[in-house]
Amino acid sequence: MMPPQQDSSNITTHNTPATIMLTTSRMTENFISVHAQPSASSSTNVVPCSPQHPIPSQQDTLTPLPFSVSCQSLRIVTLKFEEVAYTIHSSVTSASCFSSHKPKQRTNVLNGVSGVVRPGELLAMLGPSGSGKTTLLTALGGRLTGKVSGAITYNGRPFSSSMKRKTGFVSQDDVLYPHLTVLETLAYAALLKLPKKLTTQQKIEQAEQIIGELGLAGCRNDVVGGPLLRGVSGGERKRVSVGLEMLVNPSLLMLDEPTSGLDSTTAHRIMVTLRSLARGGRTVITTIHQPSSGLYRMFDKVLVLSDGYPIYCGQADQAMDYFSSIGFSPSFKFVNPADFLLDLANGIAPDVKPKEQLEFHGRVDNPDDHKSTKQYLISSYKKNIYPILKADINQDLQDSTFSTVTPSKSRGDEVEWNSSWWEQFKVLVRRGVQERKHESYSGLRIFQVMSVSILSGLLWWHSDTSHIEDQVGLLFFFSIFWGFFPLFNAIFAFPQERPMLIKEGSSGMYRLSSYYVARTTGDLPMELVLPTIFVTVTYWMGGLKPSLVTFVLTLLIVHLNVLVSQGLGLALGAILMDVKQATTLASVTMLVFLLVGGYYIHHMPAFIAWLKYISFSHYCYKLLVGVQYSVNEVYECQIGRRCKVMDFPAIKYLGLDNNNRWWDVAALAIMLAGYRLLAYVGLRVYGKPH
Ligand SMILES: Nc1ncnc2c1ncn2[C@@H]1O[C@H](COP(=O)(O)OP(=O)(O)OP(=O)(O)O)[C@@H](O)[C@H]1O
Repeated sequence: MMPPQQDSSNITTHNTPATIMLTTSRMTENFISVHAQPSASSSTNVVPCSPQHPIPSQQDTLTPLPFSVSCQSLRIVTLKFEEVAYTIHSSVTSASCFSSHKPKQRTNVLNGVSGVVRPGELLAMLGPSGSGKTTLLTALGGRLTGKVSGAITYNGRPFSSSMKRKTGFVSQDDVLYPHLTVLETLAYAALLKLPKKLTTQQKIEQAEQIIGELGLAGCRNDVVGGPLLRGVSGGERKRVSVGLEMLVNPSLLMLDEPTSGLDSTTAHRIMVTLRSLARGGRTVITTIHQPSSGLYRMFDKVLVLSDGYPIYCGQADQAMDYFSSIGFSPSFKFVNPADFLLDLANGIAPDVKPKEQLEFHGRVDNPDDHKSTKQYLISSYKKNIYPILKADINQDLQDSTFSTVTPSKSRGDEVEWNSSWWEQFKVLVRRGVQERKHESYSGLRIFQVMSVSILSGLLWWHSDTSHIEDQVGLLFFFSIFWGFFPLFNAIFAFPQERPMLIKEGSSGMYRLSSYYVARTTGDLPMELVLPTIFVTVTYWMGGLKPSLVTFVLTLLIVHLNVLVSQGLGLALGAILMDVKQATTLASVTMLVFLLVGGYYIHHMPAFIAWLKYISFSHYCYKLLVGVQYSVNEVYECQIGRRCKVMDFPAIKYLGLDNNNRWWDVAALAIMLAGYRLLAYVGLRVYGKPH
């Protein structure tokens, strides 16, 4: 059965706004109680796997996409929000170019927005660009950082991590891994999101099912793509994003402009899907830009925002009657309601017929003045709609717990993960390797390392102790090259993945620690293969000590150096979360480490000489020299004259005579652990939305 669709023409303009709103509000409730059988306000409401195929209405010219995803009980959610307000403080440039003073400007992005969305309903938020739709959606999805005032409750309770898990959030920009195929994208998400009780096979079947149901079978093995990689079409990508959220059969589904950039047929198809999801007992909220009248008819409720103020919130098919009742009727009989509402939200009043002019001018000072039209609409909302909404919000007895708590994690709200730490780690490593194999194992990187190693090998061709300064230079080059290269590769890791981390972290998909360990160890094999190739080629071509033990020790020291410098890169990336800033800081740091490394300067002033103790290149260089030469080794310093290697200036400075190598290893090990810990803390703190 369809929800009772009331033909708006049946309601005459003699109806007061209050009667219109109340009538329609009850109608939707009747539908819910008859069709989904839930008690809309109980916090433990569960409906059995309900028939999720909506009966097509006359408006559904396309076959709706059926959903039988996760045939598990669906918890229903009634979302209520009252007087939601959000203010941002941004710096504005002072009027004077010479003034360094940047005053803080307060902008009210949302001002007292209220509403109720019940299971089975599809609410659309309409409004001009910048009116606050995304901000409100983000606040309702529990993803807005900063102070949101007002009350937002889910079945009468504040946002919790269990609610987080029941909420699907599709952002405006599709945050997807471009190199994964459609199937891989959904399968990895299924492995991470679906409950432990399902086997891997069942989880993958679930992903396959979604692919079929979303009409993605034709492109299941195509890469998703992105701005720099051609992949599936925009509409298919959007459906992948919706599919990712559908995997867990969310009770509350929020979508930010799911139809933008899509052709009208695809947009219609997506909206039919959303409506069918709502009819299955879910609560669906979407923002939308300029929907066609066909799309508009699919909405149960609309919320219209103008500069962050609500001007209408109620049944979609009653909006026109409401605005008529307050003096705004469209000039033409057939008008797209969405266009009409958007014009009003922009303060553009319809052309007024001569006989209505007198009355209209009585209400609005100057209909051509958009500001006064908006003000009139806002005050009409406060007078006519808000009292009804308030009554609706407070109507359910069980919702006496409706509190003024803004979304936050409630106390004692235990986080329950769908898979163990180890399972998450394994899936994340596999997914990471799959996504980055093109980058990590790229021929270009191998070519880069091979060419540098062969060139260095040729430049240092069979250098021996008779040219000790060259040999020592080669060892220092090892420490510097394998300080710079991994550092600059690692810097990109977290800033690039931040949007994905925020998206997946917000839906409680995995622990940050499993992500962190997977991200930092997944690429390790390649990170260690490259220096191995380099050292093998350069060591033997460069004529270093022909001893297998010394070669292996040299290789191990370079590997340790790589891990330390990679840790520093990860930490800089995680703390700054900005590639430009992080690369600038990294180049300054590496330059300092290079200068104080012990090869170039041997007489540093005491007040700055301590810098060498924080330079990992210094320890690496010291260790490399230490394993290459024995304490009593001599070289021909002049014709016929032999000198102790340990007396060569660039070695003497290192003080290897009575040096315990383990201290240098310990220093590198401490840096290795310290930088990685710092990177983890940085990710915890800065890997979230600002
Ligand atoms: N963190 C922020 N910093 C600065 N401005 C912000 C921030 N959050 C929101 N705004 C401002 O608040 C206003 C509303 O933004 P929002 O993205 O919610 O609008 P919107 O209606 O979704 O717009 P669009 O339809 O173009 O996506 C905009 O003017 C935006 O610049």
